[in-house]
Amino acid sequence: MPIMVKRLSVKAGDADKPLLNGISCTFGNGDITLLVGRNGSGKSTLLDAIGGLVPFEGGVEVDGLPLLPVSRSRQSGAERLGQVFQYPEAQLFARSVQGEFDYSLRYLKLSKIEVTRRTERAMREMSLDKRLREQSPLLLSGGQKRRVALASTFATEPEWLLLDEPTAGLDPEASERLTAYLLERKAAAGGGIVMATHDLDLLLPIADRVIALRDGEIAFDVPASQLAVRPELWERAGIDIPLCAALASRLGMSGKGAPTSFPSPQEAAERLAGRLPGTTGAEHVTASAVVDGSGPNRRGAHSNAPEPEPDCGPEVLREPGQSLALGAPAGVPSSGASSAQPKGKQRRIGASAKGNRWVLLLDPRAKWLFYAALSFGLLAQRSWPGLAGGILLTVLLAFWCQVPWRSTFSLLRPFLWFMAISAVISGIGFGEGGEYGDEVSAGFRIGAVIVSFPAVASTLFEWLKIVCAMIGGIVLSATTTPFAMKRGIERVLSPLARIRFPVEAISLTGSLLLRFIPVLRREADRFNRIAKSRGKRVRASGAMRLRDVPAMLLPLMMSLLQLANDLSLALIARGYTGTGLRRTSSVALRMRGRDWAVVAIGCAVLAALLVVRGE
Ligand SMILES: Nc1ncnc2c1ncn2[C@@H]1O[C@H](COP(=O)(O)OP(=O)(O)OP(=O)(O)O)[C@@H](O)[C@H]1O
Repeated sequence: MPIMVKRLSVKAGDADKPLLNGISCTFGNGDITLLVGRNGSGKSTLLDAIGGLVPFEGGVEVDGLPLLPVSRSRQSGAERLGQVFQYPEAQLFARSVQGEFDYSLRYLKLSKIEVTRRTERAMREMSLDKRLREQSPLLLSGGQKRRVALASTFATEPEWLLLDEPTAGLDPEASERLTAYLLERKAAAGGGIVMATHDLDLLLPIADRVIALRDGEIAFDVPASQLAVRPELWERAGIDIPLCAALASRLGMSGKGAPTSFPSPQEAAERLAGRLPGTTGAEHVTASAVVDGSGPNRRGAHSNAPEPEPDCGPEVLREPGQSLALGAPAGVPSSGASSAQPKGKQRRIGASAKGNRWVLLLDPRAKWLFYAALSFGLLAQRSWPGLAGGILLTVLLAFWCQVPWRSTFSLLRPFLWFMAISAVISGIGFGEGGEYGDEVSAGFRIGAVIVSFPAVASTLFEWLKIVCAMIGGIVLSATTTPFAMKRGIERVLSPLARIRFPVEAISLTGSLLLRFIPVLRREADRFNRIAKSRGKRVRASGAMRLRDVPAMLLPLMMSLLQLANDLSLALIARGYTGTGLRRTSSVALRMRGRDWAVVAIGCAVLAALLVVRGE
């Protein structure tokens, strides 16, 4: 049965335009389907959505099964998928190549003999030397990493393969082995293969269907053979005509209305060689050497191509932003595939400054001073009305600075959980009287357990102050580049340097910590993706399962240590080994009128918060 995608949309954070907009298509059983399109058109996002790695709206069914398990007894569609990411580094994490195979095969609960058999076979298929099994995958070459990523997925023998740029970085021999493997698999098993690729010369000749994306929408969805006679489709997707398609036309391989195939690079070379006077073999020529200036990679090379046959199979043609022009995608039912996922995709916060333009242009010192005043005022609160005022100010500030709430909330979420749990625990008491005995009138008792509301409220009160200060910090770091943050704090603290206060070390440590937070998040996301995709742990919430944490913890720590090591090398390279040295900076700070106004408002906020703080 096919993979059916129905009205699938993926949104990124608070961005107005979705990354994918209402994609409907069917990946046929036994087919090799190519996803093509320019950089950023949404190919990887579509593969990730089908693999359950990003939240989406709409439906995905794999062989009639929903992507997410609906009950413990029912299989999830994700178990039939094997996905290889665009960058092998994003997928490899184990201490050895063998560890990669073990992890991929773990969910199948195979015997040790079977694991060894499958590992050896997949390594042979991808021409990986047996001796690499004990090697760390991180120490392999780029092409070897790609092969390990492919082989460890092939070893699981999934019904469906989702491959993102599978030939990138492979040498010609490995690419050829890969195409041979894919053709062999296609002939043997059920399921199918979906590949996002730019390597059309190699993969178009083996494709059955081609789906082109443009700006997150389907530009065309046709049988591959159609492309030989309809070169205008390439233009519709904003892609130059691939060499193999231009050659197919110029070599007369596509008869009138009967396109058959695209030549593989070898076949094209042989045919070209056969046409050259005085040559008999392909060994003297390369395909590209004989293609004249009007040939491939020029739009319109097929201007005299024959008219298409009207009945060449199901197809979908669509201009981005328009409704379907021809027919509906084959096999998409009107109802059913509806494993709706939670909305929204986490936006990368802190990578660069975002938010209100006016705030972005402020001097970082003004922002630091305002933040210090606000935090001090918040932490000084002793009464609920005062805290309510502080919360209101913080919310207004975040709203005015236009920092996306979703990203702020996702950063705070673990802390909010911790806050809620610790507040509840602080309210629990045991026994008849004691510390909470007097307060049980404002709470409840279950047997010997007493839950005191005043105790819960007082813990919440303290935590809420910290949460507000944290929101202020998130707003500050989201609207200021890390470098400006460092310079800002350095200059604010500079008077203390006279009393030998380590200003530079403190500001550097602070800014590194701030930089490390997004890095930590990125690494945690990477391991979450690995657990979901390779461990077949797709969950609607997008969170990692508790039982996957131990397996991922050690590699995560190793990866963080590696990052810390890289960072310290970078610092040494920049000369941060001596203290007290005066460094030049490319960021010139200047306090203007509006910056002083912000400092004055900060002082006013502090004064107001101190007035209302209560006893
Ligand atoms: N986590 C994310 N947050 C915000 N935007 C994202 C995120 N991931 C991808 N995008 C954006 O989505 C768009 C589609 O990206 P995608 O990686 O799917 O493109 P692609 O077609 O695979 O490109 P390429 O050919 O370069 O691999 C891009 O504009 C990218 O910037």
